[in-house]
Amino acid sequence: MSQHRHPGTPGRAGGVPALPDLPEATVARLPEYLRALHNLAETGNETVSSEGLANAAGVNSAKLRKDLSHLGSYGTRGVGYDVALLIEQIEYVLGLTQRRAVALVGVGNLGHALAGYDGFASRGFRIAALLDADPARVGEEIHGMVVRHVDELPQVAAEESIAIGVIATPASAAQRVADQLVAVGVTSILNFAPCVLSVPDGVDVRKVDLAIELQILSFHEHRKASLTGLPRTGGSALTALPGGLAVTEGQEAIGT
Ligand SMILES: NC(=O)c1ccc[n+]([C@@H]2O[C@H](COP(=O)([O-])OP(=O)(O)OC[C@H]3O[C@@H](n4cnc5c(N)ncnc54)[C@H](O)[C@@H]3O)[C@@H](O)[C@H]2O)c1
Repeated sequence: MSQHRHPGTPGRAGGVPALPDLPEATVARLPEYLRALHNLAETGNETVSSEGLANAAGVNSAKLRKDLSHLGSYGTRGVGYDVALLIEQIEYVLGLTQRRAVALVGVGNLGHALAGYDGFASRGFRIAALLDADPARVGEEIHGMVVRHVDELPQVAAEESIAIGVIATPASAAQRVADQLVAVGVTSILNFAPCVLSVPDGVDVRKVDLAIELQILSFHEHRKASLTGLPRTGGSALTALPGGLAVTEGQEAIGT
């Protein structure tokens, strides 16, 4: 799901204390723990066992304990983790103690949906600018924010200290938009366009592609059907295996 360049050893730029260099998989699970912890806090839980938190986050508890040990958080035997403290620690590590400004470029179908999503604010982000290249869209007001022309990106970046750029343009425009974001100093990009972006060192790109997620699920459906020999619901006929992937009954075509 991601196209990510890990930043390597963190520095102390801007007076920020050096953070531990966490495994990427741990970083990806921290937001899940955070979401589960917020739910636990809202329902009045002050402590949680590693099993309880692991269940709430949908991971196994050994993995959770290992992840949290990277943050120096081990919980207390017989008591578990202090929910409020763990929220504070994870928010600190994820850099969520400040609300980061997001510029959304491309305000079409997807952009409209993203611009109207309340969940960003409650999870530490502020949509600070909506930008589009289509003069017909410029000036449109969406949830109290006016769409500006993408050529105004330098002014927008200066006014709003944009931390993250979100690209929701067609793939054909995405590289140009990425270049414009990088040129104004944006070093984190979330790309919804179905293409690979080329960015300089020091710029992190994450890619979201629902079609890829569906294709992965399709693979698992296909594989389950190949193991049982029965067609599964919701699909048309299985195609013959291409050369080199031949399987006999009971064998797996592709390792997991
Ligand atoms: N990641 C996913 O799961 C997912 C899901 C749906 C769509 N998408 C992708 O998201 C993108 C947007 O999809 P959509 O349905 O909203 O398309 P859309 O055509 O409705 O919107 C695209 C918008 O980008 C604007 N645009 C074009 N060039 C631009 C540029 N250079 N600078 C700024 N704005 C520009 C257009 O004016 C338009 O408003 C597409 O690349 C699509 O494939 C991804």
